[in-house]
Amino acid sequence: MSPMARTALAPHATPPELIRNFCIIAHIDHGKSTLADRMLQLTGVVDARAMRAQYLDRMDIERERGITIKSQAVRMPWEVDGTTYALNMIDTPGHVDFTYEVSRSLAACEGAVLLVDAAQGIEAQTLANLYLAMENDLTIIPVLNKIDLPAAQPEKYAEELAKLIGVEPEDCLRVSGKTGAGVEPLLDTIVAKLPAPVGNPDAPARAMIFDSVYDTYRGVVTYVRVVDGNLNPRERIVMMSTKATHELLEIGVISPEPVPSKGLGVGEVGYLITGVKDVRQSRVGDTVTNASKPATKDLGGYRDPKPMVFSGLYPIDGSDYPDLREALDKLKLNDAALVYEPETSAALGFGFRCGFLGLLHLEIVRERLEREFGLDLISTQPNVVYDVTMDDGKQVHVTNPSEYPDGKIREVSEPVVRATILAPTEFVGAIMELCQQKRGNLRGMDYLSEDRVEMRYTLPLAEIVFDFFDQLKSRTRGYASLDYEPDGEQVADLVKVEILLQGETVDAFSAIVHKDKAYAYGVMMASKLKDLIPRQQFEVPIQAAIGSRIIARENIRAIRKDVLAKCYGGDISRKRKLLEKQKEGKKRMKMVGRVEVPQEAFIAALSSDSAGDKAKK
Ligand SMILES: Nc1nc2c(ncn2[C@@H]2O[C@H](COP(=O)(O)OP(=O)(O)OP(=O)(O)O)[C@@H](O)[C@H]2O)c(=O)[nH]1
Repeated sequence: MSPMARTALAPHATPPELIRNFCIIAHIDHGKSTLADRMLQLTGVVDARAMRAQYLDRMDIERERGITIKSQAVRMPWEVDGTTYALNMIDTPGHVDFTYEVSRSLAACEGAVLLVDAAQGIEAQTLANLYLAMENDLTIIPVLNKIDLPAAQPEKYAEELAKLIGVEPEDCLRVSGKTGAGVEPLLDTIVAKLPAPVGNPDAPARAMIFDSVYDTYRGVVTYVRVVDGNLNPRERIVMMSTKATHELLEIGVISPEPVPSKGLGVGEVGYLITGVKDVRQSRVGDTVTNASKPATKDLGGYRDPKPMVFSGLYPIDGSDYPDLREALDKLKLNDAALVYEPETSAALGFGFRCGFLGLLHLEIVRERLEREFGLDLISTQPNVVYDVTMDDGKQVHVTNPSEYPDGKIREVSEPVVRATILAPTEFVGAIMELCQQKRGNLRGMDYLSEDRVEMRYTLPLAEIVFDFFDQLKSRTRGYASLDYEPDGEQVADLVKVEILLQGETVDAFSAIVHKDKAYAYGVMMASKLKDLIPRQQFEVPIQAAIGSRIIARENIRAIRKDVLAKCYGGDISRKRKLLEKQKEGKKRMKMVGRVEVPQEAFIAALSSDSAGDKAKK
């Protein structure tokens, strides 16, 4: 059992029986990326000199935040009993916003290493990812990580884990991604236990696109997993959904940098370059086949992810609008969950209404657009999607508060999620109280062991996406974990709160909120704007309103110019005349004048606590 020299890795259509495709799934921070680092080192694909922590987290944002956003596929050679196997490892993100990435990775694998921190035990995303893997019929290898920690309790958690997946506690491997202990036996187990990929090598080629990225120099780089047949350099390929044909300029594997190969066969995972610059040609979920001998049936693709949170993205400099469009097109290639369409706002100009999987996703997309494409952006108050039924039966799908219809409304429905919370039993009371406040409905409760409980709730998505997780963490001293998935809609008592400056609605600040929270939102926004908008020559009322009813009001007082400054002593009637004139002028300004709201005020008001930092989990 030893690493192979890199030159020995000749990835020309390795026979499927020598391939093992697996991913590492775990709750956030349980150590996937660290374990992946050790595997890269042990298999010799990255030598000690080139090694850096979180090797596969290539984006700056990932490294700074210490989280994985994108899945990464790497091919590693591993020798067992004199035979060299090709292990394709896919490192996946742990955060609930990126479950979509995880599910695509799972579909490219036959097995999953389920990693559990031996000092923490099973958490909400451990369960969520395990269920996803089981839905995909993957073989699961249970592994306890961080056994080097003094607080590790591998015996206790091996029991829990074994009970969960129906194996014996001794079947749970014990490793430390930090020290490398137990990682070699884990690689051997992967070879021994995971099934080899199956496919028909003689059939027309069918390869599933599971990711793609835009490279400035090489154009679109497409990542595929071959299911049937072979793909070879220089041959022509067809994208089955668009029927577009291209010549394969380069084909290869990632190990851990791109290594060109002579072809990809059944079960292999690799990349394709066709020199195409048009990003729409390479759609995640599409099937690639040969042009000369095309397959007749595609592989079925992935379920499209449903955006959960919408927000407007606007360039701070209006002339950047075309650049923003291009940047979104390119980013979409690498982030299939992102959706967008143009919109205009009276206050912010031209921009895009974008849909995200959650607030962290929003934040990451915005940061990537700013960093990778050099744009300066404003994002508006995020909101979920509402379905409004009018009295006359007309249905309106609202992704932006400004689309909220006027007139008689019969009912409004909001999206709800099925949330799973795992926590020590002592916090049950605190969690119930929080969920109650957030309009939650308890669906069920199970004791995983005598000191750990799983609680299931139905909660409105709008209540959960903002600060719910922070509050949950603070009420449970950091011990609770949360996972959720969409669970349809429910009718709720919702209203639209508008913010008016000098009687004019400012669309960017409108929000749809629960009736009980409308007042708090109005007061919060009005007082925030009062501090942010500089005083003008005239008085500026800031109002929050539901329909025609004003629910909060603040005033920005006028700057009163001292018109009497030059008037020493003398006649009182002259002074009065001057003051009268000033009042007249102000009145006129009030009538005709427009409030000058500096751009910074918009940015500051919109980067409310609920968006920004709180999204980080
Ligand atoms: N002591 C100890 N610490 C570890 C071990 N493995 C990981 N860690 C630490 O745990 C933290 C999280 O590790 P990561 O590898 O980034 O976790 P992850 O699961 O990839 O996190 P996401 O990518 O954000 O989901 C880091 O601070 C690591 O240094 C281990 O075996 N022992």
